[in-house]
Amino acid sequence: MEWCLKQPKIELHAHLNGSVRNSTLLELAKVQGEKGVVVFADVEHVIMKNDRSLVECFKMFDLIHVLTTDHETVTRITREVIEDFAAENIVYVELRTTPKRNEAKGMTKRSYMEAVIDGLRSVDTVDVSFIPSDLNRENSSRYFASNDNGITRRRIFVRLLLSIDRRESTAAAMDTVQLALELRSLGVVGIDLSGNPLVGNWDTFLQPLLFAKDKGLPITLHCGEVKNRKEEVQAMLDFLPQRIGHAIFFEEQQWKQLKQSKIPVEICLTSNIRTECVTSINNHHFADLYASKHPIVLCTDDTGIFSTSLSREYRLAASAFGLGEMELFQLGKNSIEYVFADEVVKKSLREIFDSATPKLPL
Ligand SMILES: CNc1ncnc2c1ncn2[C@@H]1O[C@H](COP(=O)(O)O)[C@@H](O)[C@H]1O
Ligand SMILES: [Zn+2]
Repeated sequence: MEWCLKQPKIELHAHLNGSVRNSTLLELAKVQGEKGVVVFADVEHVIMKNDRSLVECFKMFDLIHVLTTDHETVTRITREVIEDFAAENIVYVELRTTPKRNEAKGMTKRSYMEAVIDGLRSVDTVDVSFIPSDLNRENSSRYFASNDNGITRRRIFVRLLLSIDRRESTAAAMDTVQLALELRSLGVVGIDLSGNPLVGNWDTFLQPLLFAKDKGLPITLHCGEVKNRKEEVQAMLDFLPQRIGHAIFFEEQQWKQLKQSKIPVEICLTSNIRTECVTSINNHHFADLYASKHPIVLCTDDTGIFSTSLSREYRLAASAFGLGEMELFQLGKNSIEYVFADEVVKKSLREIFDSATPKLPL
């Protein structure tokens, strides 16, 4: 299934710190080990572990955050993640990350995001387009000066989503929404609510999310990732976000409501199976949503944490649900309609996909 790699693809659910290369994490752990911040021998086998429960995933995120917590490293991991995505023919990615404050490192939520944006600017294996189209003309020479020498390079469109972590307070969530509004001209297109689904309450985030909605910022919510959150799932569905991540533990009535709403669902097959939120690929709700033509997007969630890639997720969908090259191409192309970027980007994406349409066998 070489075509899974070759096809143009769109990634709409990828967490920056969950997508770091293992080799980079090991290198960072060595440095922090020498400084006595971590014990390298302990950390090494945690990094290399393959199967992680949901609880272990969140312990792993805490470890990753210890390793990536300075501006320079945030810039580096952003660059590497975008290079890895571009290398497997992802043509548009919405990369999400939680802006972090860290007084010891002189880091504010804003300076964290500036480090991420520096990472986008520092990619040199591919042409990164992250400035919104209406501003792109005047800014392109500034950001892409190296492209003016006549060499044409592949392009990846990158947009950013700012994540609110479920551990945060209402005030901290509001800071993130404010920051997202301030950074719209630098490619921030929306808000994500994520973090350990076993902690935090929807009520804490309602006011900042309503504010974001009021300001026209699209929102995607991690919804129904764990059992026994019936009321929260209901409140999230009633909120009418622009997209939903996972959508696993829904009651029958909520499932109906989701389908009627036509809210696109970001599907992360490997993530759901590794964390045992779905018992096996044969029981995955992808099949039901696909059969009922509900808007869905195949995504990775955390390529690093789950040792996966978007091509691998396409391959998995092809083999588990019997989809062929044309069907997966069409599924990928449909995602254009669910991106948070503007119409100009959507038009470019349509052209990219049209020119890559697989040839039907004669
Ligand atoms: C496995 N399923 C998941 N469910 C919920 N939240 C998740 C997640 N995977 C990742 N994150 C969220 O993304 C953060 C890491 O990236 P950033 O530091 O933001 O770049 C995690 O700390 C968590 O808040
Ligand atoms: Zn996620």
